[in-house]
Amino acid sequence: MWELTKSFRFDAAHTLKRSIDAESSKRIHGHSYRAEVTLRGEPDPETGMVVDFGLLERTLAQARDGLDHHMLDDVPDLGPATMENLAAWIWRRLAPATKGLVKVTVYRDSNDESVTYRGP
Ligand SMILES: Nc1nc2c(c(=O)[nH]1)N=C([C@H](O)[C@H](O)COP(=O)(O)OP(=O)(O)OP(=O)(O)O)CN2
Ligand SMILES: [Zn+2]
Repeated sequence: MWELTKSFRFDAAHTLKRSIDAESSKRIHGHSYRAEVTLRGEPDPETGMVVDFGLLERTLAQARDGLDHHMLDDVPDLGPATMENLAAWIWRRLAPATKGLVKVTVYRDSNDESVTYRGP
C-alpha cells in the first residue's frame, strides 16, 4: 500500500466568535494556511503511479480557488471559519474526485497549529 501527499497554500480573512481574545478575534483579520492532502492506493502497473501528481494538483486547485483570498465567513457550507471546519470543507470538496482519500490536515504555521480530518 502506498500513501501520496500533496499540499497547497492559501491566505484568507475571517472573524471568529471566541470566549477568549474575543475583541481581536471578532475583528476582520487574516491568516496564511497550508492544507496537506493524503490518499492511499496501489500504483497502476502500467503507469507506476497511484495517481499522477499533476492530476491531483488540478483537483486541489478547485479547493484552493474556493478559499484563497476569500473572506472565509462568506464561503458557502463552511460554518464558523475554524481550522476544523476548513479541513472538513476541503475533504468534502475533494472526496468525490479523490479515490482513497485518507486525511486532510490544515496547518497555520505562524501559530504552530494544525488540525487533521479523517472523514465522517
Ligand atoms: N480549535 C481552534 N481554536 C482556534 C482556532 C481554530 O481554528 N480552531 N482559531 C483561532 C483564530 O483563528 C485566531 O485568530 C487565532 O488566534 P490567536 O491564537 O490569538 O493568534 P493570532 O490571531 O494572534 O495569530 P497571528 O497569526 O500570529 O496574528 C483561535 N483558536
Ligand atoms: Zn483568526
